[in-house]
Amino acid sequence: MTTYLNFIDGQFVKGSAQPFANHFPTTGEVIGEVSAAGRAEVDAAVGAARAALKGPWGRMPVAERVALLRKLADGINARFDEFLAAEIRDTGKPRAIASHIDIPRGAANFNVFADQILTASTETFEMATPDGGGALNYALRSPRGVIGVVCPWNLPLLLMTWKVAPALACGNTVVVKPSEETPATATLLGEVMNAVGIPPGVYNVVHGLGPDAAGEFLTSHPGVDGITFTGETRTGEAIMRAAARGVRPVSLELGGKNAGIVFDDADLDAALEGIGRACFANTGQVCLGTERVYVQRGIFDRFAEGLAEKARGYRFGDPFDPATTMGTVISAEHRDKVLSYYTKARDAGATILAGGGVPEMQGYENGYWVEPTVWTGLPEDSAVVREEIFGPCTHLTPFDSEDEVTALANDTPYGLATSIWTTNLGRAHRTAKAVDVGISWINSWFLRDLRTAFGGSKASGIGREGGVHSLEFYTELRNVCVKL
Ligand SMILES: NC(=O)c1ccc[n+]([C@@H]2O[C@H](COP(=O)([O-])OP(=O)(O)OC[C@H]3O[C@@H](n4cnc5c(N)ncnc54)[C@H](O)[C@@H]3O)[C@@H](O)[C@H]2O)c1
Ligand SMILES: O=C/C=C/C=C(\O)C(=O)O
Repeated sequence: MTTYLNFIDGQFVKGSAQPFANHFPTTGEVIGEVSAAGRAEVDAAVGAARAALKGPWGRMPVAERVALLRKLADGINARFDEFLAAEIRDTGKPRAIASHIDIPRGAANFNVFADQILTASTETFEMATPDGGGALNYALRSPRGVIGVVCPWNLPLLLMTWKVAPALACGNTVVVKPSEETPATATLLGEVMNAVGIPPGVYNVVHGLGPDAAGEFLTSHPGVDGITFTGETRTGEAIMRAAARGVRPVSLELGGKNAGIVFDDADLDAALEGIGRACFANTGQVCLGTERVYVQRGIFDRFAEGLAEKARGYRFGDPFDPATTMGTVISAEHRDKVLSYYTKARDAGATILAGGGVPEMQGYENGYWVEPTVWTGLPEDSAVVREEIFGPCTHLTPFDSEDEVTALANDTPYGLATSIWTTNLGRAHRTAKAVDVGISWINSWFLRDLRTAFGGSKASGIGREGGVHSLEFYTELRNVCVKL
């Protein structure tokens, strides 16, 4: 049994709130206990972060900060197997995913923002003045201050360092509230912070639940200067309300109901491979995944059968076994939520092309399994087609024309991502522009260049992260006007 402690001012400390159990999703067993932070520990963490801003971290030259960020990336990679095992135990995700995506990206984020901050420039404007002279405007960037970082459970280390790395690169200090489901890698990162010499108080971790617990204590804390959050849209609304007090800025990466679009001229095998991953990877728990796929009528039946075959082709099992390709979902509660949509689909008369239930898992009967599932035949206004399920499931709808499919794709409150498959160049670009999302992939999915803008429109979020865009949130821009 592991006990996950809070990490405050460089020390691992017990929390004063009610501790809670940490489960291994593959078996349902309790494998650890999370020591939850109360208001006192959140106060201490925010206070430590404030003190660190005023201490050596706040005065450190960029080159030194950058060297420390690179050491953090190296430090994670040096303990790769420990991070990998911790992430797998928390999430039940297959080693094949965690070793290729979560941990390498978790480390790489520090290098990416080390590069970014070294090359970031600011604007200058020269102007004429009425007295015939001139003036020079130049911009300075300063750290925003103490950043509250509230994280989800689906890609725990990756999504946390995607925020912590740019925050530290810009000279801020952070208090992280990991998801209550996945406390391990954020805690382990505390050890790496100490080992590489990040000053105490720069990176703090407080564990606990959201409402009326560590999450809310952090987001409503007046000592926090900005809040960055990834998670559900409803939680984003609550966090925005908390941030309104004191007029603190928020960066929000929220939910989605992303459309996949497959035209009849697409490379069918490639589309099936890409959309298959978009529907089922990480047991469907990727915010960018496609839970609605629109397929042009001429290829509908062939595509539907091909996707159903992909859904049936996964191998469930021990996530530590390299041959396992499908893990559980995160929790019993989330399994029940996903299965409630499986029931709704059946009750609404969906045609179930694959899955639709729970696999038989001898030896893992108490794990949180659900079958990859493909439906068709539901109306666009059904709950299954409109609401984010966040499971390994998708609904297929046929379409006839380009205009029709963009209207269908846009008929949602969300606007995170889309994945478009076609060999017609003009159609590809037109559709990418017409679908109202932050991220359009053409003939690909989840292909990430970390310098690009990442984020959602409409109810999928506010702001963009990635490359220079992260600087907008993690720094305050000051214009200096000099009369010459
Ligand atoms: N847009 C993106 O980049 C992106 C990426 C990953 C996941 N997501 C979304 O995240 C969701 C899945 O993650 P989740 O279930 O962990 O999300 P969630 O909103 O339930 O929880 C996220 C975090 O917020 C905390 N929290 C909950 N209520 C809070 C409150 N009132 N105040 C402060 N903190 C609070 C939780 O404890 C957790 O740490 C899905 O909707 C998915 O689409 C979005
Ligand atoms: O589940 C959401 C996945 C988000 C991915 C990223 O934020 C990223 O790749 O930077």
